[in-house]
Amino acid sequence: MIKQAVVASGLKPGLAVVLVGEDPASQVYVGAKGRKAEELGFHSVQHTLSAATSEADVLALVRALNADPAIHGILVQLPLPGHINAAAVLETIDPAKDVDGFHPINVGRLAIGEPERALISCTPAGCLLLIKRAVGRPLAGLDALVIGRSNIVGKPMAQLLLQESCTVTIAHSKSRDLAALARRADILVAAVGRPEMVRGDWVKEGAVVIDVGMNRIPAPERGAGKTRLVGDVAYTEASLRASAITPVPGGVGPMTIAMLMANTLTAACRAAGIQPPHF
Ligand SMILES: Nc1nc2c(c(=O)[nH]1)N[C@@H](CN(C=O)c1ccc(C(=O)N[C@@H](CCC(=O)O)C(=O)O)cc1)CN2
Repeated sequence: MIKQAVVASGLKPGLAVVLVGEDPASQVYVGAKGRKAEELGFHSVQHTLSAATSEADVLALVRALNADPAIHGILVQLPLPGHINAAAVLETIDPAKDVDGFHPINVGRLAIGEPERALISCTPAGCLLLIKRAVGRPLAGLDALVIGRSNIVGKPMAQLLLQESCTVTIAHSKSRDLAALARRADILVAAVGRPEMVRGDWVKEGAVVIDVGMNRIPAPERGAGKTRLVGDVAYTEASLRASAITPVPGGVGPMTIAMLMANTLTAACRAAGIQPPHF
């Protein structure tokens, strides 16, 4: 779908990914983003900086990328090393090139109900697409529960569902009777970072369940020291009641990368004065 849209646009979207440090998981994600960008025919560049790079040098690189007309999307992989102020880096990215949708201008545009002028955070944007596809009709009036209130997933997810006229509840670590809140939800998004916290009997019959969790837990059955990846939802139990449910791995994660590509194409279209495709 994105490939077709890229070809139809006649553009060569440019994506720059900045990785600071040697975090192994970040290296994997950045590699996957670069490969996907190349597969789609983007101009793809990766800047790999040592963990000791100063904040001033990271900011200088971001400013250079802001000024580069061949680059339409800039992504600084998180987490950054502790001595770098992530907010300062993210706020230095030109909002028009902020394909992660983390800049306060983009967050604000979503919050005031102008998503068409924003770049929207990739994970919640991908979740919304999956939800719309699963529900297959307007979401207006449906009860949605978002568990988790992070700036990257929980809050923008809630904003997007509100934009679709859902009745949205945001639950978090201090919420009371989470199970009861969940049992009312037609749409349940779990983004809390607690392995298999959402049990099968929390899920309303026919609900759409989106699992954003990515938790590595010990898996001694695979051998000493081995781990396996699980979500925030007990998948097997929950899938007995849900009408649709995303697996972990293979659900929201790959969708996040797809939405990053969609955002980069959107940014390139806007820069060229072309109407971006609607995904
Ligand atoms: N600048 C950003 N940093 C980070 C983001 C982000 O959206 N922007 N999100 C995460 C990491 N992330 C993308 O960067 C990401 C994480 C996981 C996956 C994914 O496809 N996961 C696989 C499983 C991989 C595994 O086995 O470990 C899956 O779910 O199938 C994609 C992207 C933090 N940083």
